[in-house]
Amino acid sequence: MRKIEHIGIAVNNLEQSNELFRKLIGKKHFKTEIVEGEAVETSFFQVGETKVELLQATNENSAIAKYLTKKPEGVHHIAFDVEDIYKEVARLKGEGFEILNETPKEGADNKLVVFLHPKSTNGVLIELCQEKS
Ligand SMILES: CC[C@@H](C(=O)O)C(=O)SCCNC(=O)CCNC(=O)[C@H](O)C(C)(C)COP(=O)(O)OP(=O)(O)OC[C@H]1O[C@@H](n2cnc3c(N)ncnc32)[C@H](O)[C@@H]1OP(=O)(O)O
Ligand SMILES: [Co+2]
Repeated sequence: MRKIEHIGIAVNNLEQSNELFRKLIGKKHFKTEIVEGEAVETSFFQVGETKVELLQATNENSAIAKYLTKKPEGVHHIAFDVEDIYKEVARLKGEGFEILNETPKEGADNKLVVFLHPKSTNGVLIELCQEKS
């Protein structure tokens, strides 16, 4: 793993949170994107070499919607940048981590992504991200 690619934050209202994080970080988000497969609308703020990803559910089947029925808004996952996602999944599987999707799926911001179950990672949902070529 090379760096923290982003920190994902579950929010109820993307517009309001965009404004809040604009004031906090001191600059505007650089993009918004809907990821249909995850039923989320995201926005990204660049902070040095990493990013803050705000996530609002687009329907009630979204993992974000389900999460927010049980927990308050806040940090939802940590995403690591990896060079070769297939190799990293094989390595982590060998180490005994529970992989939620062994086949990488389409993420936001031109990435392939894989998730690890929080039950196998001290209660923190982990995302692996590889830049698509
Ligand atoms: C924008 C695209 C992409 C990107 O490019 O960056 C994204 O970031 S998408 C982000 C949203 N998508 C996902 O989170 C996909 C992966 N998540 C899942 O598959 C599920 O959410 C889950 C982690 C498997 C949980 O689903 P489920 O088992 O159906 O939900 P429960 O509510 O029953 O939870 C079971 C258990 O897990 C705990 N939990 C759930 N979410 C989290 C979390 N984010 N962090 C820590 N713990 C989490 C939940 O509290 C339950 O625990 P117990 O109550 O102790 O059983
Ligand atoms: Co993410």
